[in-house]
Amino acid sequence: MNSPADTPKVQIPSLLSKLGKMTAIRDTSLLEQSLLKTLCPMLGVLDSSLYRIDELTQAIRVLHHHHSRVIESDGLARMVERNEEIYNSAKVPAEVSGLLENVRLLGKPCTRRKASGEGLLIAYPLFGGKEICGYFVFNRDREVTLTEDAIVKGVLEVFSNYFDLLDASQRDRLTGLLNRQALENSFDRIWTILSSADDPIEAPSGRRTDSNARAHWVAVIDIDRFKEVNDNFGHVVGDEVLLLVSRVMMSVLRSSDLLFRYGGEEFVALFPAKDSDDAHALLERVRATVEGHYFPQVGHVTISIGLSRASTNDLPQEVLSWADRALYHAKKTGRNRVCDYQALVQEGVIEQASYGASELF
Ligand SMILES: Nc1nc2c(ncn2[C@@H]2O[C@H](COP(=O)(O)OP(=O)(O)OP(=O)(O)O)[C@@H](O)[C@H]2O)c(=O)[nH]1
Repeated sequence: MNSPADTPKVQIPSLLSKLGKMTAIRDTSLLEQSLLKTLCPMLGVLDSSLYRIDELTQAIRVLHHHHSRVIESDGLARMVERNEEIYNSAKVPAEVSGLLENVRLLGKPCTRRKASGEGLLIAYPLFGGKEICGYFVFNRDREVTLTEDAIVKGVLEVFSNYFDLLDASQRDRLTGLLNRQALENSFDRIWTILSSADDPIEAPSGRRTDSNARAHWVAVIDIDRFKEVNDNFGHVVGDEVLLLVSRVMMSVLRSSDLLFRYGGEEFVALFPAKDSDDAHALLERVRATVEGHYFPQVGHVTISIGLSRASTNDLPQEVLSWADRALYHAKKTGRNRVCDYQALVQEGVIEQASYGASELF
C-alpha cells in the first residue's frame, strides 16, 4: 500500500473530532455507520462498505455507505448520505469476495483493479482480537498513500477496540445474546427504520434486509416450568438449559433477526416479516425446534411465545407489553404455544390493552 506521491491531505483536527464523536456512540450499529462516515471523506471516496462475518453461521452482513449529490427544486446541489444493510452472502460480487479471500489469507490490506477497469477495489481487514472479523472496502481511482494507510489502520483499530467494548456491554454473559440494554437501543433503531420506510432513498440512515424495510414483530419467549428444571436438576443444569435453548432458537432465526435475553428465562425476539402468518410460522418453527431438542439429563423442554406487530404509531413499550399479554395467554391455555396479540384481540379472546398496563420496563 504505497504511492510515490504521498502528500497527506488528511486534516488531523477534523479526524480527531470525528474519532471523538465515534467513541461517544453507545450502539454498535450506529458505531459501524460512523466508521464509514469517518473514513469516506478522509479517503475522498463517495461509497464504502463494511463486511461482517457471523462466527456461528458464516453469513455475511454488509453495510454500505453512499454519498450522492442531488439537485434540489431550488436548483441548489446538496449531498445526501444513505446507509443500506444487506444480509446475504450470495449478493457479494465475485470480485469483492475474491479480494476479501486474499485479505483473509494474507491478514493485510489488498488491492485489485476493478473488472470494469474503473479504478481500484481496496480492502482492509478488521480484527477482533487476533481473528479477522470483517473488512472495510472501498473503490478509488488511485492507490492509498502511506499516510492514508497508517490513518485507516489506526481508525480501524480504535473502532475495533471500542466496538468490542461496546458489544461486550450489550451482551448477556451466560448466553452471549444481546441484553436488555441492547434491546432498548435496538427499539430506537428499528422504530427509526419503520418510520423512514415510506421514504427509503432519502432516509438519513436505515437498516434494510434484502426485501427492504418490512413490518417488524416483537416476540416475548419464556421457557415453560423452568423452576422445575432448577428444582429437579440444580442451577448449573438450569444454566446449561438456558444456554442451549438460546442456541437452538438462534439456529432457527435468520441472521437479520435479533434475539435478546430479557432476563431470567425470558427472551425477546425482534424481526422483520411480511405479515402475521409469516411471523407466526417463524416462531412456530422456533417453538417446535426447541420442543424437539433433547437436553442432556433434563430431556425435553418447551417454550411459550407471545407475539405482537410493531408499528410506529405505538410505543415500543406498548408493543412489548402486548406481546407479553399474548405470552400470558399462551401460558394460561396450556403452554408450548405461540399466541398473537392482534389475533387474540380480533377474535375477542382478550381485550385491547390501554397503555400503562405494561410492567416490562
Ligand atoms: N438456572 C437459572 N435459573 C434462573 C435464571 N434466571 C431465572 N431463573 C429461574 O427461572 C425460574 C422461573 O420460574 P417461574 O417464573 O416461576 O416460571 P416457570 O417455572 O418457568 O413456570 P411458567 O413460566 O409458568 O411456565 C425461577 O426458578 C428462577 O430462579 C438463571 O440465570 N439461571
